[in-house]
Amino acid sequence: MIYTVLSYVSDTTCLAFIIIILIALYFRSRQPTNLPPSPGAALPIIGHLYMLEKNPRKQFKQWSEKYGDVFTLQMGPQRTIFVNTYEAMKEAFIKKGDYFSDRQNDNFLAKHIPQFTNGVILASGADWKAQRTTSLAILRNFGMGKNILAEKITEEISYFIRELAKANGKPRDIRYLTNMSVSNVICSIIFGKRFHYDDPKFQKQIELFTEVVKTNTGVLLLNFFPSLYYLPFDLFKGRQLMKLYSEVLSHTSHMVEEIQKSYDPENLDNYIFAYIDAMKKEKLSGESCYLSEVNLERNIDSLFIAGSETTSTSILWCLLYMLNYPETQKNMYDELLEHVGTERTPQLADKSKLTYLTAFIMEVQRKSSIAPISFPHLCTENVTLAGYAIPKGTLVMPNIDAVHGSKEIWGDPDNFRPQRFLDEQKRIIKREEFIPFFIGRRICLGESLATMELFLFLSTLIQKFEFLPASSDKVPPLSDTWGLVCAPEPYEIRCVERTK
Ligand code: HEM
Repeated sequence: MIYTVLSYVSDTTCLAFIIIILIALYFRSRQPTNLPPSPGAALPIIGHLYMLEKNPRKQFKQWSEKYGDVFTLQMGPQRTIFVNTYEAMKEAFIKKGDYFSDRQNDNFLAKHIPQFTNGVILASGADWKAQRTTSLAILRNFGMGKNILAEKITEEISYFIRELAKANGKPRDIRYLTNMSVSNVICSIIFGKRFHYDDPKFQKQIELFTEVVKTNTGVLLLNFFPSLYYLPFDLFKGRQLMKLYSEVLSHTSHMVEEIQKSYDPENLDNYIFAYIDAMKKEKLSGESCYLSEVNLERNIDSLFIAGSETTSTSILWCLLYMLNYPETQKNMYDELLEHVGTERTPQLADKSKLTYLTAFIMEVQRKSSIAPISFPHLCTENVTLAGYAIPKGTLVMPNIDAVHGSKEIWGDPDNFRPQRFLDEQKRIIKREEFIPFFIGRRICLGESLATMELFLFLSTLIQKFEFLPASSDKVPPLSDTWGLVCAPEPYEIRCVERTK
């Protein structure tokens, strides 16, 4: 039979076939032998993709328990490693940070949207350093971690509370409203003003950025198989994402244009003015110019994408944990009554006293790990990690979820126990393995802002409202959705004013 088939195949085809096999064997033999282990056979073309569940979070955790420091998944043609232990993370992202801090800039999205590699989240090398240093300096100048910004946040919370009170304690899904309120904090930094919740431009912005986070997760497959983009009916949502991005580009550009009209070098009271000022100084200095209008606009997108959904999702998780563990809500309210009372709103200065509340937020961040595999990094040289060879071009996922769920570190990681962050004198215990904002050079740029926001939102909310499930016999479960940011499944909540 085989001879019959072969007789129909031309010599050229046979030769081509043999050459392909030889090339494959050649490349295989050139691969280092001590690559990190993988959880099963990588099939031709699709690699390990066939093994992944729709929500692979549990699988990633199980594989990290089985394989330790690092494991490999072949995502189609893209070799990807997961860094699972705190020690391996320190080795990769701190000790060998030179090789593990870039982003992948030649993937599907970058090819179709050239601006995709601009801005602090996605840029690499010297360009990224310039965007990061400038943005951080501006945020610090505006009081990130200090009282000036805390006042703006407190003002925003007062609008949020008024809006929540309108439901009169009836069940309501507050996801959209929370996102708006948190986005408004970033608006006040970037544009120097907040927006009314019913402002159509503001609503458009929230919709666009929420959609970007959602769709981005869905189209990851296109990064591994770019030709899927050309299939009919936009099966892999590539064209939908392109359209969305062009809307984001024109929306941001329009907003910047509007604000720029009132540029005043004597009064740099927003991110846009401060960046323009830094851009001018860079040009005058004659040094290499990384600060540009394109980068300004993409930095704005970065700050909205990285700073809104993450913080508002964390607030939603905190409320959901309160519904599931009502005694924690009571403890936090009692602590507030003791140290703040009901006559004034909580301030940053109260944080050193409200340690149970602080520990509660930390425990929610540990348990929910809203960015479970952080954000993809690129390995830029052939290096070793935890004794394994990591070839240049490997995609690197920091498995924050595995560190937050490690039995060796936490003892009983599956239990929800805010007390684990408190010592006997009820002082906060700082554990270096608590890494919701990641570690190393790419550590979250907005960590201080996010920590301030979570403290001020939660303390004020608990002071003003009692949070209850939609019906007392049906507490919404602590189940999550999968994505770059893992939010809880939608749920309704009753916000009952305490004064009533
Ligand atoms: C609870 C809220 C937040 C969490 C859990 C969080 C988490 C993270 C994590 C894990 C990363 C690292 C990604 C990596 O591996 O490269 C990151 C990066 C980043 N975050 Fe946050 N974040 C939060 C809030 C914010 C806020 C409020 C801002 C902005 C004002 C912000 C801005 C950024 C930026 C710009 C980056 C990219 C940094 C870079 O690539 O150099 N984040 N965040």
